[in-house]
Amino acid sequence: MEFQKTPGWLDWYSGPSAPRFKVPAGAVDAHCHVFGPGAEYPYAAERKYTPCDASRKQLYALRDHLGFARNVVVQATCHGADNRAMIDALVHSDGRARGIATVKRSVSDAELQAMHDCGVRGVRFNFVRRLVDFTPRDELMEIAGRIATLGWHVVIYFEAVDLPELWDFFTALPTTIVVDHMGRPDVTKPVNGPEFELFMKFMRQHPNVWSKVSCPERLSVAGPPALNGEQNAYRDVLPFARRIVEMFPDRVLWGTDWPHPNLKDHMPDDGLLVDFIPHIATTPELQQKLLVDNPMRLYWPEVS
Ligand SMILES: O=C(O)/C=C(\CC(=O)C(=O)O)C(=O)O
Repeated sequence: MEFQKTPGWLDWYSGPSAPRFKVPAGAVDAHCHVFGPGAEYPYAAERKYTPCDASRKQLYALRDHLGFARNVVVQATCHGADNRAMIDALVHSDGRARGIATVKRSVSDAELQAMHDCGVRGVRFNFVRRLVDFTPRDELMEIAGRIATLGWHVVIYFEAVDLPELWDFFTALPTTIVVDHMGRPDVTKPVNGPEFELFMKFMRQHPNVWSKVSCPERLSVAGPPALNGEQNAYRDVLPFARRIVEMFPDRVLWGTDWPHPNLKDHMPDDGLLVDFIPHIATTPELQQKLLVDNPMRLYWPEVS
C-alpha cells in the first residue's frame, strides 16, 4: 500500500552527529518508535497522522551510532492497536529491545502472553486529543487490571492542563505508571508554579509513578534547537527536567523519541539530543540511574 505523508511532515534527521557525551555502558533509549515501513506494516485506518517510514533497521543503526545498548519501542498511534511493526522490531533485536503496546478490551489472554514472550512489558494509554479518539475509562481500567497480572506497567501520555481531570483515574491504576515527556509541562510557566507543582505532587505522593525526562524538542518554546552543533539546546526545558531527575533519581527514564513524530518547526540532530543529557542529569551517578539502572530494573529485571 502507498501512503502519502501528512502535509508538512518533517522526516527524521539523517546523518546525526556523534554525541560528545558518552553514555554509560548498557544505556537504554527508553522511548522510541518504529513506523512501518507502511508497505509491510500499513498505518492504521484511524490514525491522525501519516508519518515517513522509520524501520527497525534504521532505529538500531541509530542506537549503535549514539552508543546505546538497548531500546524500549513504544507503539505509536499511527499504528493504532496493530502492534506488528513494534513486535517485529522486538523479535529482531537479539533481546535488546522491549516494547509498549496499545491494546483494546477485546485482546485475548493468549495474545497478551504472546506479546509478553516477544518482549512487551506495558501498554500505553494516550490522552492527547490530537492523537487519539476517546476510550472510556472503564475499558482502560479493565485493561490495566489484566496486564497487571503479567507484571506489566502502564505508560500514560497527556498534557499538563489535563492532569487535574485525569488525577483520580491515574491514581487508581494498579500498576507502575510511566509518564511520557514529563506530562508535557508548559515551560513558559514557572517551574515552581501550580501546574508543574501538581505534577511533582503526583510523583511525590505516588511512588509507583515514574517519568520520562524526554522530548525537550517538543516542549521547548525558546530553543535554541539541537542543530548545527548547539551544545546548550532547549534551555527553557532544563529546570523542569532537572528538578524531576534530582527529586526522583530512581524513577526517571530517558529516550530519544526517534523518529520524532509531528514536530512542526525543526527536526533535531539526535547526536545533539544526547548532549542534552548531562545538562539534566548532572553527575555520573544520576546519569547511571537515568540511562542504565532505572530502565534495566523496569524492563530487564532478570539481567540487572
Ligand atoms: O512520540 C511521541 O511520544 C509523541 C507524539 C506521538 C505519539 O505519541 C504517537 O503517535 O503515539 C506526539 O506528541 O505527537
